[in-house]
Amino acid sequence: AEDPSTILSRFQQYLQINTAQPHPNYYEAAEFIISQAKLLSLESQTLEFVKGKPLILLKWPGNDPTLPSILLNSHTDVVPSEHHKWTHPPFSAHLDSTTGNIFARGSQDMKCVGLQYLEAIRKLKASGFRPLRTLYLSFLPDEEIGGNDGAGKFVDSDVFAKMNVGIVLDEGLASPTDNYRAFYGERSPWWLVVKAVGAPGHGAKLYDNTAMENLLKSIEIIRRFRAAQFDLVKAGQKAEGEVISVNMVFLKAGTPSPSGFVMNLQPSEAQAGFDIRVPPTADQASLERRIADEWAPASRNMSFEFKQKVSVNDKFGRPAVTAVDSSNIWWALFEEAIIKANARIGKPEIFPASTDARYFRERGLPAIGFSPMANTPILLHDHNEFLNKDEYLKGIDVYESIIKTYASYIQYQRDEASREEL
Ligand SMILES: CSCC[C@H](NC=O)C(=O)O
Ligand SMILES: [Zn+2]
Ligand SMILES: [Zn+2]
Repeated sequence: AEDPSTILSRFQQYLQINTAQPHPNYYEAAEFIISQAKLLSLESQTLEFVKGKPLILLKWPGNDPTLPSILLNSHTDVVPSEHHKWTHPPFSAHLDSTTGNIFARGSQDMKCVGLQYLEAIRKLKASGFRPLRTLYLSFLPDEEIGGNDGAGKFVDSDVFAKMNVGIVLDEGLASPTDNYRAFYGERSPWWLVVKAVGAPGHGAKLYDNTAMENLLKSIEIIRRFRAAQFDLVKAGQKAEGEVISVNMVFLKAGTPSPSGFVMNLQPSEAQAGFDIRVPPTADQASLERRIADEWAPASRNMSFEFKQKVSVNDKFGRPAVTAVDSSNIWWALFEEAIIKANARIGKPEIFPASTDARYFRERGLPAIGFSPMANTPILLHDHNEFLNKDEYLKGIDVYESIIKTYASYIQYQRDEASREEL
């Protein structure tokens, strides 16, 4: 078997490539992935649906190319970091010799997963394993800024159609406990801007219907809603992904002056921005009504605009979730593979934020969100993001088990037959 330090140094190499938004070095990442693929004799293809945003697609052909394939997805971009607030620079991939923690932006989200797929394949190849089903690995750009130019273009392409994908694996979240976490759906982002107008006037005057007062009324109502949703989580009645979250992310109002803002003028316009996340089972229409009638009523001189509004339903009008019961053989196989790897997963969850998995689920494809990181604090998008080396190495074994189980699965199941009729 290979020396773990060799495996870890490949992970570090990938982490050291600065693929931070808004100017990710995609080509360097692509070059690295393709060079790894060559060493593993995987077929590779670079797709550039949008100039400057390459997508790398790797293929390990199966013995039976007529069977639906398996897609192991990851994204190559990472979010920006405030470098000076990190203990070790975010692209150093520093390995702490005492704890074994590897510090880097992307160590959890999600360069770990992308390389673990490759490492698992390396081990499987070394053991002489031959897949029955074709395996694809996609390394997508653009995820952290919405995915329209990455996953969005990919799922609409002829290349994707020809891949005949049966199941997609994408990212999950770290777990602070012994159990891994798995995700069968995710909340839809609704990015809402609420705007108020009102009569301007002297800062000393008390009068009704100012823009500020109108906006503040909305903010109060939205805060009450937020608190009620949060209470359900705090009381343990609902999981984080099962409530509607609303967080105010900006406030914009006032009349600028050289020293800041004019202090004795009540402005005629005010705005607030909200990041709303809607669970797939939420009543979308009722939330839309609530926004129009209570949060931004025209009767209070309010209006609103969505900067982003992803439907909770798939293109067939059904909640965009993947079945996690006996109706979905891929879920059963996933559970089986986890057990075989001597690992455990908790109850499947709704991912609280967004991933590229939604593009696959929207098309009716099953997708499981999973990042094998147990006993790990959730640090994606945070300072000092890290992953422990032993967790990383353990995750490779887990993927080895999943890939083996998936790629060997032979029966032509009812769920596959019915999906093809759609
Ligand atoms: C709506 S696209 C934004 C995607 C982003 N994904 C991960 O953090 C998120 O904010 O959830
Ligand atoms: Zn991610
Ligand atoms: Zn992210």
